[in-house]
Amino acid sequence: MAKLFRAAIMGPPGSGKGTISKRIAQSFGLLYLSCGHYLRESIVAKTEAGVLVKSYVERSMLVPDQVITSMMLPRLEQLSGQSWLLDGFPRTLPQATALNNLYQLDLVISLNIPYESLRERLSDRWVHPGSGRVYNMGFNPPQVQGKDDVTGEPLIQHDDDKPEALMARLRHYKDVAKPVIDLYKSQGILHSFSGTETDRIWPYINSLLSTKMHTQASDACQTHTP
Ligand SMILES: Nc1nc2c(ncn2[C@@H]2O[C@H](COP(=O)(O)OP(=O)(O)O)[C@@H](O)[C@H]2O)c(=O)[nH]1
Ligand SMILES: Nc1ncnc2c1ncn2[C@@H]1O[C@H](COP(=O)(O)OP(=O)(O)O)[C@@H](O)[C@H]1O
Repeated sequence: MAKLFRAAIMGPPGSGKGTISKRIAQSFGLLYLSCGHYLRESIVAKTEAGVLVKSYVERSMLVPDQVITSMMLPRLEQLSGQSWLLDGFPRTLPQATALNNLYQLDLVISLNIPYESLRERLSDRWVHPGSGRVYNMGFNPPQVQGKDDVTGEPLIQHDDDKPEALMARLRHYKDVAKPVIDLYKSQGILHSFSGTETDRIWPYINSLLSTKMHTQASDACQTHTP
């Protein structure tokens, strides 16, 4: 039986977590779980949690850990037989600790992208709110300008992608990510990638995952061989 593979991807806003996660999900069959997408879903649904979440996201602040863990952990518990990739969770040390109490991650990818690239990318990021599909007018434009490729529905820009909000989000990211990165480094599962272009980083991530998932599958075979 194939062993389950559990991974997370970290990086500042606009670093390409969503773009790379989709490639990973497609190439390696991991289930993709985006924390930001679930948060936006709760905002649109105007649930009790969603109203609270909105008040933080629109001020470019991190949503309280308790709200995030009670949204993410039950989802993971429902997926007990599946391999997955987390995007945007865990983002703080308390979130990482709560996750660690339930699951040991096999691999964490950390993306280091220069600020100027982040700013350029985010000022041009358009999303389909229903599905979370992301476009960039230069890098991966929609087939019809302003419309989602699959549904034809209008694309929107997030208020928190505007430059003034971006600076605040980057500051928050750096402060809270460091202890999480240190934790995964100490567990020996952190892999960092630096660069300005997703297409140049992707082959390295692809090759890392091929090796890790292959090694893990053959370890599992050996474990199960009588
Ligand atoms: N110009 C350019 N844009 C990119 C590149 N990689 C991703 N993007 C775009 O940059 C924006 C941010 O990427 P996204 O995957 O949403 O980043 P996330 O915030 O870390 O999840 C999106 O509009 C992407 O389409 C790249 O290498 N070059
Ligand atoms: N794990 C998390 N903990 C706290 N807040 C979060 C978390 N994930 C997302 N958020 C909130 O949702 C917003 C959007 O998140 P996301 O879509 O992941 O965007 P980005 O990676 O571009 O910041 C964040 O700015 C933050 O306010």
